[in-house]
Amino acid sequence: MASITFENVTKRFGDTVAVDDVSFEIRDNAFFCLFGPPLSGKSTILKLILGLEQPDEGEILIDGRPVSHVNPARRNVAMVFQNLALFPHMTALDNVCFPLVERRIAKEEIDAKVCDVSEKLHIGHILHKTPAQLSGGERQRVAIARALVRDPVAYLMDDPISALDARLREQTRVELRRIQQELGKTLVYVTHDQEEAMSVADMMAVFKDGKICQTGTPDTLYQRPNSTYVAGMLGAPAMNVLPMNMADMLGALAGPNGSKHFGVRPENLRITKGSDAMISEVEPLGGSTTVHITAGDVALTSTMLGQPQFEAGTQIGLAVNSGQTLFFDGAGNTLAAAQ
Ligand SMILES: Nc1ncnc2c1ncn2[C@@H]1O[C@H](COP(=O)(O)OP(=O)(O)OP(=O)(O)O)[C@@H](O)[C@H]1O
Repeated sequence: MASITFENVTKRFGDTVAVDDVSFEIRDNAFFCLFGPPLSGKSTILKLILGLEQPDEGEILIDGRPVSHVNPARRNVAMVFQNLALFPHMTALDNVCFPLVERRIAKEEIDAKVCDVSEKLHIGHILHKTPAQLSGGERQRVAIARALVRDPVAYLMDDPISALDARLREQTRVELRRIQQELGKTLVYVTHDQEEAMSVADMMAVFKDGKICQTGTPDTLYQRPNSTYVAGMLGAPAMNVLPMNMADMLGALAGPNGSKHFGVRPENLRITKGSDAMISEVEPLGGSTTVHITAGDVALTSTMLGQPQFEAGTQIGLAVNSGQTLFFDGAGNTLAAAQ
């Protein structure tokens, strides 16, 4: 069990500032997601916690103790790497057992742990195969199993299920969430998939260019993003960010002084009778429908449950659900939400 704290940590690689004056606290037992686009510094944060990289500035604390000078083995955190790092000449079973054999754990205890983890991750039937004989998704689950058999203070996972197909990814993320709660251990989880982050995380941090833009629960970040960047990173389709001269047309309240744009989630944009806008495309998705709309040269999206009968080319009016508007200044920072 461990809390993990970053205090003004900076990490550079030559001219590249991979992690730029980052501070955050991960509480004990949290499922904490680092979420952001490629090259925004997420993997480097994990390597700093693991001890594979050293900060140039700042301090990292595990359970309140500075660890910058503690070697990786003594930090006792388990990592699932993006490239998985499985031993190619060993079977899946030997890969999973490896951290326990290395620690000279008794055979009966190893057998019990492997059996337990194999059941949780549904890999019992592939344990005799080598990594080359496994699919990408199977390899990922073996790598996760190898981390889970240990008894570390925290787990670090770098995009561990990205190679799985969509259905298996959904199942595995639900299992990972359940396993993390069962184990009662801190899990720091890197993903670039917003749906995955929002579905598993207790808390998440949104990254851009080595900096954290906002930290909070998935719900807070979705409902009260502090910028157009965070608003745009969470939610699919993305939030409509519109110029203030369209506020009247949509019946949105006037924003605070300095408002340059206002934001409306697609589920809060309603189609009404009128002729201000036009439906450009209708995307039926089974349980919901996404309607693509144009108003002058501005493109908008509206989502609704079910399969309402709309047709491309139809003239429409638009309205916003009351209290569901955010206002942004010229730099894209959130000013306030409409009451
Ligand atoms: N060992 C290294 N040597 C030089 N540059 C590095 C090294 N590791 C990372 N970087 C650079 O640091 C920046 C952050 O990389 P990092 O891998 O942490 O991002 P990321 O958000 O995890 O990306 P991805 O989602 O693609 O894995 C990038 O510009 C990357 O090229």
